[in-house]
Amino acid sequence: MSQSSFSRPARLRRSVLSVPAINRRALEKLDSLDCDAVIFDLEDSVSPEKKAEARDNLRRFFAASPLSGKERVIRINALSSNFGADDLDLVQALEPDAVLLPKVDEPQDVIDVSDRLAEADASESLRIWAMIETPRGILNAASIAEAGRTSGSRLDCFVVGLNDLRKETGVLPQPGRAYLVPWLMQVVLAVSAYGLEALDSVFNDFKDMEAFDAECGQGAAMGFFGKMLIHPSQIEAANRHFGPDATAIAEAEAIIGAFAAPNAADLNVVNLGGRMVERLHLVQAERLVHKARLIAARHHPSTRSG
Ligand SMILES: CC(C)(COP(=O)(O)OP(=O)(O)OC[C@H]1O[C@@H](n2cnc3c(N)ncnc32)[C@H](O)[C@@H]1OP(=O)(O)O)[C@@H](O)C(=O)NCCC(=O)NCCSC(=O)C[C@H](O)C(=O)O
Ligand SMILES: [Mg+2]
Repeated sequence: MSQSSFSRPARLRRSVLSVPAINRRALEKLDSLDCDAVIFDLEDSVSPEKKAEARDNLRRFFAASPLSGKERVIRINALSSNFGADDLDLVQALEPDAVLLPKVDEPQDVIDVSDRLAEADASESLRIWAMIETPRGILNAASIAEAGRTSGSRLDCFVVGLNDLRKETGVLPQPGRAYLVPWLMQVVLAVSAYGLEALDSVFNDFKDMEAFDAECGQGAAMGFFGKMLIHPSQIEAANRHFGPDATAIAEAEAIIGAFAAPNAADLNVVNLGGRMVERLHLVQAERLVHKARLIAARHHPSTRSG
């Protein structure tokens, strides 16, 4: 039976900000930022000489700041590197919401980490996220997503990494990402088939807000749940594009209202202002409204419902 990501509880991952764990000043800013989730990076943004110091920063940060309301994710170095094992020990000690694995090539990369977490009796709530950013990762996206079923079901989310993918393939950065779209859609298809979620890649030119805005719109249209970000200036546009707008909320409420009418109780399809609406649209509408409520509750905690 098919397992759709849309059957999972809605959660907010519109804006997922990466922060180098070595950068204490940036870590201090996180509490004041309106991003949905934070990735604490121990991998490519931290030099080999600074890995231990970066881990110390995270120990201090996690002890001092709960970052309430934001999902907390630690990106570790590959287990095959000199740093991966210490990073994973740190993850187990700090108990973030998820560990992000870089450069996942094949299902075994996820299974290895999942097995280690099980052996160490890590908290059941600790999720695994996977960076899909190598040619093999793209080719194996579906089998990696499927590995979530056989690896203790910790696998939760894919994050596309276009910097590494461009480096490995020679595809140039271009507006519209024409040559990359087929690979991006392969990732969206893979997560949709196995009930996971996918986040679009970072956009490096953090001063070019017009191009970033366009790329957020494209990512949302492609089915990504949100975007990995590198700079606070990118949060607003990501939240706007990956969250429902007023028109979408009004449409969803109209669909919910149409099926709630007494004469619709045994109908699977209704005419809504000249448009066919089926019960499958009701499921989408309820999910969208739930997401809108989560966003509203974020800004006005008194509107939070049980
Ligand atoms: C890109 C940056 C190095 C730019 O930093 P900076 O020069 O400090 O920028 P600003 O002066 O404009 O910063 C203004 C203030 O904002 C704070 N800041 C900046 N970035 C962040 C952040 N990410 N989180 C929190 N706060 C941030 C600065 O401290 C300034 O504060 P203040 O001094 O008080 O005014 C920098 O933005 C940066 O390091 N970004 C993240 C880099 C990163 O995480 N890289 C790894 C992820 S990228 C990736 O994964 C690629 C993927 O793997 C792939 O293959 O594609
Ligand atoms: Mg990368």
